[in-house]
Amino acid sequence: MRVLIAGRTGQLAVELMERLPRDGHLVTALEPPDLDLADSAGIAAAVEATAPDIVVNAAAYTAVDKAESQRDLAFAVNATGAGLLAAAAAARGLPFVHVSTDYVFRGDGGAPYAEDAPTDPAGVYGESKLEGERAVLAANPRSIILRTAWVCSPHGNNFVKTMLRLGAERESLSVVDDQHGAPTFAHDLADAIARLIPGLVAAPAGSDAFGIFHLTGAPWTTWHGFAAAIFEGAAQRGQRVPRLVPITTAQYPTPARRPADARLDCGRIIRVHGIHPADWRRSLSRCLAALITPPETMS
Ligand SMILES: NC(=O)C1=CN([C@@H]2O[C@H](COP(=O)(O)OP(=O)(O)OC[C@H]3O[C@@H](n4cnc5c(N)ncnc54)[C@H](OP(=O)(O)O)[C@@H]3O)[C@@H](O)[C@H]2O)C=CC1
Ligand SMILES: Cc1cn([C@H]2C[C@H](O)[C@@H](COP(=O)(O)OP(=O)(O)O[C@H]3O[C@@H](C)C(=O)[C@@H](O)[C@H]3O)O2)c(=O)[nH]c1=O
Ligand SMILES: [Mg+2]
Repeated sequence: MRVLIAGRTGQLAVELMERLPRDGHLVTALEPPDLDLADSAGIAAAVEATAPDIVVNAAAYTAVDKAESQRDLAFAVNATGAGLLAAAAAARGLPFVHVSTDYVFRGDGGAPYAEDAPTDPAGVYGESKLEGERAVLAANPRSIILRTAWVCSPHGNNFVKTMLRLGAERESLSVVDDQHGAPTFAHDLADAIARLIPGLVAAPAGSDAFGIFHLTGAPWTTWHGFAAAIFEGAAQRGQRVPRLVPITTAQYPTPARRPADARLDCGRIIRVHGIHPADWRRSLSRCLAALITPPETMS
């Protein structure tokens, strides 16, 4: 099948470009200027020109803090652009895969969020992603929305790479221990999308296959717990690691407010699609192996 991916250099796009050809798919991955989600004029033309069997949106405005002062751009990409891409797919009768975030939730529910739990984002990024979910579902009834969280990979910007960089520079590192969630490796997300594609292409509008699903890694942790696992793995690979200090959100002020507990209940994707959360600790090992060059062995 021919798969059009919006995005080329982002974490998920890179993993999809690596994964989908292994299932025999022909992949076209486009980034600006060839496909710019903030430029409504060119979106439908890019889909027409590629003539795909399915469209996957792996592009987004993901700078959570910067979004607080770039509201218009965040909404142009994450809401308007996502909706137009979904509409362009619908106009050709194509299914649409869209990715959203745990940040659509406020994070004060005290229990994992089900797929139909009420949303209430605390920041502009989450608001723009929620608006994007609505635009996508309104534009294309054959859309699947995968809400995920804490995405990491050897590529692009993410928490694993930030921790390794800061850890190499500092004696001690303070990380919030009161925000709960689950890391998700882009590789595992790409694998899930690869497994979904044949069923989505075959499924008619109205099928259970479409709609909102949650998919993160497992088990749940905090950012501090995740950092501890990163440094444990880094130390095993011979890296000098910092002293890690647990702190509260109040001790780490940021422009955007993050949800305290946006754990996502992934029950629906297990029931409908038979896809289970991957153990992020295994995926972290792979990621660290890719990021940390082993020291030369003496002979
Ligand atoms: N990263 C995370 O922790 C999480 C991500 N998600 C969602 O998962 C999806 C994939 O995220 P991820 O791969 O991590 O994101 P990245 O930030 O790694 O990649 C996003 C890509 O989108 C591109 N992009 C930005 N603006 C535009 C535009 N106007 N038109 C076309 N492309 C654009 C970026 O290009 P450039 O770099 O040049 O700006 C980048 O290549 C997104 O929908 C995101 O919201 C959900 C939960 C967590
Ligand atoms: C760098 C650093 C961060 N932190 C905190 C800040 C924040 O609460 C948490 C994570 O920081 P980050 O800035 O990497 O995370 P953030 O950019 O908020 O990550 C989010 O990105 C978007 C795109 C999503 O969709 C979310 O699922 C989530 O992955 O760790 C520390 O406590 N100490 C530190 O040294
Ligand atoms: Mg970030």
